[in-house]
This record gives sequence, C-alpha cells and structure tokens, in this order.
Amino acid sequence: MALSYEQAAGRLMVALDYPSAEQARETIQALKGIPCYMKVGMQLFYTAGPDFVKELKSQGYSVFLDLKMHDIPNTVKGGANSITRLGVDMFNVHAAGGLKMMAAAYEGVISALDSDASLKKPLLIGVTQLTSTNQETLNREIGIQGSVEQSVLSYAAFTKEAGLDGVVASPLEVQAIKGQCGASFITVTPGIRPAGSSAGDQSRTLTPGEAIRQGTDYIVVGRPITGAPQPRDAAEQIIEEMMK
Ligand SMILES: O=c1ccn([C@@H]2O[C@H](COP(=O)(O)O)[C@@H](O)[C@H]2O)c(=O)[nH]1
Repeated sequence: MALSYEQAAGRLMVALDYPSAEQARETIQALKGIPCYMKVGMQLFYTAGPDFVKELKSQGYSVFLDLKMHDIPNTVKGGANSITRLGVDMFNVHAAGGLKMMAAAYEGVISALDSDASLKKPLLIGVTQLTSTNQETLNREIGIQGSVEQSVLSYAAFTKEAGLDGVVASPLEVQAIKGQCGASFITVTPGIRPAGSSAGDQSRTLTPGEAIRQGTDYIVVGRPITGAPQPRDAAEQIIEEMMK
C-alpha cells in the first residue's frame, strides 16, 4: 500500500553528520516542517553532546542516537541507561558485541525506566554488518566466513534473542531478516542512494523507493541530502519516491 506524505517522512532518518552544531542547525532549518527522524551520529554527538539531542527533542523531532556501542556488558549497560535517560527514541549497539552485551544494553534501558516513570522506552537496535562492508571485506579483513547475508541473519537472530527491537542492515537483506525474525522486527537501513548519486563508501545500496518496496521500516539518508545544493528539495524528492 502506498505511503502517505506523513508516513513516508516519518520513515526517513536524516543523518546529521556535521562537525558542529551550527552546521547541523542550518540543515534542520532548511528541513523545517518535514516530519522526519533526525539521526545524530558520532561526529555530531562528540562535539555537540547531549544538549544537542535535547535541543532536537524540544523541537519535536524523533531522534535516533547512532553511537553503535560495543564494549563489555557492564559498560554498555551503563551507557544504555544514560542514553535512555536522555530521552532518545532509538539507539543502537553492535551485535558483534554478543548476546550478553546486547542483553546488558536492554537491562540498562529497563533500569533507567524503573528509575524514572516519566521516561519513554526507546527502540534498541543491533547493528549487523555495516553497509560499507562487502563480501571480500567480510571474509578477508573481518575474518567472518560465509556470505554477508548469512552473517547479517546470524546477528539478527542473536539480536532478537537478546530482546532488542530490530537491526541496522542494508536494504538488500530486509526481506530475509523479516522472513527469519518476523514482520514486526524493525529494520533500519542506511546505504540508500537515489538514482545517479554517488555511492561513496557505501557497498550495499538501494534507492529510497527500492528500499521501501523491500519492506524496510526506516531508511537512513545522509550525504544525498546534506551534500545536496538544496537539502530540502533533495529530502522532498526522496519522500516523493518513498510514496510511489
Ligand atoms: O551500517 C551502517 C550503519 C550506520 N550507517 C550510518 O548511516 C549514515 C549514512 O550516511 P550516508 O551519507 O547516506 O552514507 C551515516 O551516518 C552512517 O554512519 C551506515 O551508513 N551504515
């Protein structure tokens, strides 16, 4: 079924990969009124910090804090507790940290919710194989044998077992993930490239329309919007394509 404008925009996550809050604010201003998700990653968070997340929340945005935690379980539990208290709508950990680490992240979320009844439960997502990873990198450099899809599905199974809400994967793996883990298991898919745009460092890509037709829940788009001469026009074109 075709998506409405609101539905499509709500499934678009704009990656605010900027070196300063000021630069991110320019894009936020350009996109004003578009009810998209905002994704804050390492580059922006390490410079602008929790205050910037709070600023986005005060403007009414849904926020995905993409810090991809990967550490010992106790540390990740503490990190998940702090992130939950920040009030984000979604955050993630690397599935490569293992079942215990992911379960600890979940415990961190629950402990934060238990300590403050006003908090909302964020979606907790496991990163499978980065969308920049191709078959050769996986086998030769990362040292995991088998296909990228097999590895993604294996991580997705452990992510589900740990009680998380879904995974980050490429749009190429969405159908297999949904087939294995169920339709309600959330897929968040970067590696989105509108036709004709440069792949850059992304290896496993589809266009916005193709990703939606694969059944993904959220598409993550950075440079095709932030690097466009008119970011608002680029975002509107992507939303239009998602609605077809
Ligand atoms: O596997 C992953 C996980 C996260 N990302 C993040 O998504 C955006 C994509 O940005 P583009 O400019 O559209 O390539 C970026 O913030 C990544 O850190 C990912 O690409 N792949």
